[in-house]
Amino acid sequence: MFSFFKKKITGQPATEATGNSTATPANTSASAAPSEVTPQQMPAERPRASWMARLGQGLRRTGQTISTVFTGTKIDDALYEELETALLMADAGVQATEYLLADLKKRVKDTGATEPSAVKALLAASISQLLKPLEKPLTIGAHKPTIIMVAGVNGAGKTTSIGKLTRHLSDSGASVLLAAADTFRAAAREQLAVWATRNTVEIVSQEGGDPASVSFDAVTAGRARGKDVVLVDTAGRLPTQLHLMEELKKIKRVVQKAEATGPHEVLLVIDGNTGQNALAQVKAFDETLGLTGLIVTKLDGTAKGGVLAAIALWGQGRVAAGGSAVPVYFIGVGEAVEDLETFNAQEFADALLG
Ligand SMILES: Nc1nc2c(ncn2[C@@H]2O[C@H](COP(=O)(O)OP(=O)(O)OP(=O)(O)O)[C@@H](O)[C@H]2O)c(=O)[nH]1
Repeated sequence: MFSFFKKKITGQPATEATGNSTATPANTSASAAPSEVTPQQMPAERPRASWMARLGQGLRRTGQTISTVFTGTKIDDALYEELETALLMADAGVQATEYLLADLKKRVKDTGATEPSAVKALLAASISQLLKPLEKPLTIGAHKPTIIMVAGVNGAGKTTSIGKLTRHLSDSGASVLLAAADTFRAAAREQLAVWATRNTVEIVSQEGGDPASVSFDAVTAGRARGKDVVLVDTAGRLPTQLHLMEELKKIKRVVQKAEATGPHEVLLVIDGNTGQNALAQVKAFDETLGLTGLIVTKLDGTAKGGVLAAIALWGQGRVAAGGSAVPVYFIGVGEAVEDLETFNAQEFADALLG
C-alpha cells in the first residue's frame, strides 16, 4: 500500500502513445509498471518552495485584504471588525468567520499579544488548526484496482485534474486505466484521450453510450489487466440537475456491481474561485454520492481561498455527526501537468496571509 503525500509530479513529458477507444491497450509499459513503490522509484521532486511561491502568488488576492488588517498599531474592535469583513470577502462564510474570530480572540487573550503583527501570526495558527483535518494522503494499494470516481460541476477542472493525477500516480509507479464516463460530449472524451496519450496510459471510452456501462467495462478491464488504479471521469453537472445527479448514483451503483468494494474513493473537484458556491457543491454532491475527498482547483489567482475554512468547518460537523472528514487530497495551482500539489494546512494558512 502506498500513499501520495508530499510526492510530486515531475512534469517530464511521457512517451507519446495513442489513446484508444473501447479499452484498447495504448501502451504496454503502463501495464508493466510495478505495483509497489520504493523511494528509489520516486520521481525527482520539484522543490516545495516553488509550489509555495505559486500558491502564495495565487492566494495573494485573497490575502491582501486580510493582511492589511494587521498594518495598524492597535488591537481593538476596529481591527476585529476589519478582519471580519476581510474574511467574509475571502468567502470564508459567516460561520467560519465567526469561528475564526472567536478562536483568535481567545488566542490573543491566552498569549497576551499586544502587537497587530502578533495577532496575524495567531490568525495563521488558528486557520492552520482549522484546516488540519483536511490534510490527508490519498492512499492506494489496499484494493487492486483502486477505483476512484471523480465528479464535479461543469468546468471545475475534473478532466485536467485527472490528467495531472494520472501523471502523479504513473510517476509513482502505479498503472492507471482511465474511464471516460462522459459519453455525451465528444470534446470531453477527446480531452481525456489526450491526457491518456500524454501519460501513456490506457483509456476506456465509448461514444454516446451509457456512462454507467463505460464505468463497468473500465473496472472489469482494470481488474483483468491488473491495473493499480481505475480513474472514472464523469460529465460535469449542477446539483440542481436532479436527473444527472441520479445518473451519478447509478454510476456508483454499477461500479459496485463490477467490484463490490468500490468505488474506493469518490472525489469532488471544486473550483477555488467559486467561493461559497463551492461549499454548496460539496454538500450537494456529498448527499448524493458520499464523498471521500476533494480536489480544489484554480487556487492560482483566486480572491476566495477562504472557502477552505468554510469547508473545514462543515467537515467538523460531519465528523460530529458520526461521519468522517472529507480531506483535500490535492490542490490545483495552474493548468500545467505539474500544477497539482498535496494540501498542507500550515502552508496554506501561511500563503493565505502572505
Ligand atoms: N488556472 C488554472 N486553471 C485550471 C486548473 N485546473 C483546471 N484548469 C482549467 O479549467 C478549465 C476547465 O477544466 P476541465 O478539466 O476541462 O474541467 P471539467 O470539470 O473537466 O469540465 P467539463 O468536462 O466541462 O465538466 C480548463 O481550461 C483548465 O485548463 C487550475 O488549477 N488552475
